[in-house]
Amino acid sequence: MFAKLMHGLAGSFFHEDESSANLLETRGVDIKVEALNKYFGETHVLKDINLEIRAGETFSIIGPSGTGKSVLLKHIVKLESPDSGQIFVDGIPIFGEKKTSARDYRYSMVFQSSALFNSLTVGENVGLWLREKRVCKEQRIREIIREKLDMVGLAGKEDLKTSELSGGMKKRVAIARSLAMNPDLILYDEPTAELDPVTTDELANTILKLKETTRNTTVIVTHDLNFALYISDRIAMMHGGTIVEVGTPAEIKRSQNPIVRGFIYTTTKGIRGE
Ligand SMILES: Nc1ncnc2c1ncn2[C@@H]1O[C@H](COP(=O)(O)OP(=O)(O)OP(=O)(O)O)[C@@H](O)[C@H]1O
Repeated sequence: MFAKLMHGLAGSFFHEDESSANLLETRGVDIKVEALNKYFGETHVLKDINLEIRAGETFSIIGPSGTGKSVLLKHIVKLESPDSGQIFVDGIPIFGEKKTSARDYRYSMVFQSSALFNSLTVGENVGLWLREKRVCKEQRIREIIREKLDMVGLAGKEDLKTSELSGGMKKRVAIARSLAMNPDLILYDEPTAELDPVTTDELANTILKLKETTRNTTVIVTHDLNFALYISDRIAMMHGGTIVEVGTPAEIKRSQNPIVRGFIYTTTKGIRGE
């Protein structure tokens, strides 16, 4: 677990030996959540969740605090296991009897806190997983670090100290680190928390731009409705441990579901008196 957290929770769904990772190939994976239930003691936190996330899409899970968004995300990366139900990655179940797959499915999570090592430089943080797993030669690792930093708008910043970066830059370094393993699935937990509106906007554009060059599936958990509406192909709204609506940003905005309308109203109230 600690090793996984060190790399921003990077791993493979079905392969233990990541040194054999094929870094050239990235393919979006589809995820199917089927009748998922989770209890913490007496509390029923996930209530019969059914959800399909399509290969290559940017999918956001929105909703108020405490509704189970993060718990659902943790199930997708196997940090939690369900009391009942299943999650399928490209049709293969991830819980229960150990399954093997000819293909390596890599995932990587970008944490709210960015979870970088302050004692390391930007480049060292980005290259951590590649060096530890020795997936390629040092010269190629340096090229990958440059390439990934370029993708998040931080070209030439590899020698900067991580401790000296702004919150927005740290977030972008954390994304570059996640991209280093060419994940088929990238997950973001509250990516805009603690960011100001301008930095949030830059981050949204970075994520959108990444989608032009990577084919991975992107799953985002956020309270930030505007951010989700701007960057997502589809959005699921969670409330009280259930999914109350799934749709495109336009469909979510037009939704007549009172819970969705209430969430939109409270987050976009406008100016009092106008
Ligand atoms: N390990 C745990 N043990 C006990 N209860 C937990 C655990 N993890 C989460 N919970 C509870 O599950 C519920 C859902 O939590 P979760 O973190 O998924 O909410 P969320 O929708 O992501 O909200 P937030 O945005 O505030 O994190 C909460 O009531 C929380 O207290």
